[in-house]
Amino acid sequence: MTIALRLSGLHKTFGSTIAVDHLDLEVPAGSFFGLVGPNGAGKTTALSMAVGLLRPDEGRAEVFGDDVWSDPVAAKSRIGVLPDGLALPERLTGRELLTYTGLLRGMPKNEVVARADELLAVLELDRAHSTMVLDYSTGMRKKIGLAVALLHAPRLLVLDEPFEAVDPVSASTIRTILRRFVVAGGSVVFSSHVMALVEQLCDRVAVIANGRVRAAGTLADIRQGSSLEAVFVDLVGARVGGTEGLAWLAS
Ligand SMILES: Nc1ncnc2c1ncn2[C@@H]1O[C@H](COP(=O)(O)OP(=O)(O)OP(=O)(O)O)[C@@H](O)[C@H]1O
Repeated sequence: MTIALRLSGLHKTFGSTIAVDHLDLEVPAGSFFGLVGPNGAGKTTALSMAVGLLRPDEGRAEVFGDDVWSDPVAAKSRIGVLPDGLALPERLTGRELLTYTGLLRGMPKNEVVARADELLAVLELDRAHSTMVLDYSTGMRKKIGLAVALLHAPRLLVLDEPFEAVDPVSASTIRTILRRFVVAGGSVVFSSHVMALVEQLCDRVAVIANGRVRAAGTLADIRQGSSLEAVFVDLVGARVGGTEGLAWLAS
């Protein structure tokens, strides 16, 4: 089995906080992989280290066998990344951003222009193509970020909460694009808090809590006939909340 993304012993601390705790994870090529976990579980930190945006304290991240840190050019040429809290060049228009990214990636200009036009149209950003990123809504930023990730036709997409703040019509378009990408042989890893979406899209899932993988495998194996949400709550631990405290709110 070819492994698209392999994380081995990834570890990261911020001061006294262990964000990612010797995490191991394998994403087989051709899989649609969902990463779920409570707030602060370490998903963003793990994904950032996986794609070469954040240096791990320990451990390795490999993309199709190429080490993201020791062989970044080979690894990064195969991945498309939608990071969390996307920092974009604010004073470029959507079209300029795609052109700039494509040329930096060494793509021929005519190819960049054709793909940029298509991506802007499919993601319904065509009216925003001449607007500076500075003036984009949160959802539009997510979509232009996704366009940047897709532009060079990577083999692996690593997407941090790609559906967050995206309207239902655009979300449906994005689901279709990602499904087509996987059917064509691509691999997708994405994090999400929406269990129904992960169940609908993914064939593999990992549940992360406290910086560690609590469960990973095929969706069917993880669910065991139950719902992903029930398994998640079981693994992560249901918290008592809402039933106690805040008495003043209901008075
Ligand atoms: N730059 C940073 N400096 C200090 N602490 C950080 C930093 N980035 C993350 N952390 C801490 O690391 C832990 C993991 O955070 P991370 O953002 O990876 O979680 P997450 O699973 O992506 O959470 P969410 O679902 O809320 O986005 C948290 O305790 C967080 O406060």
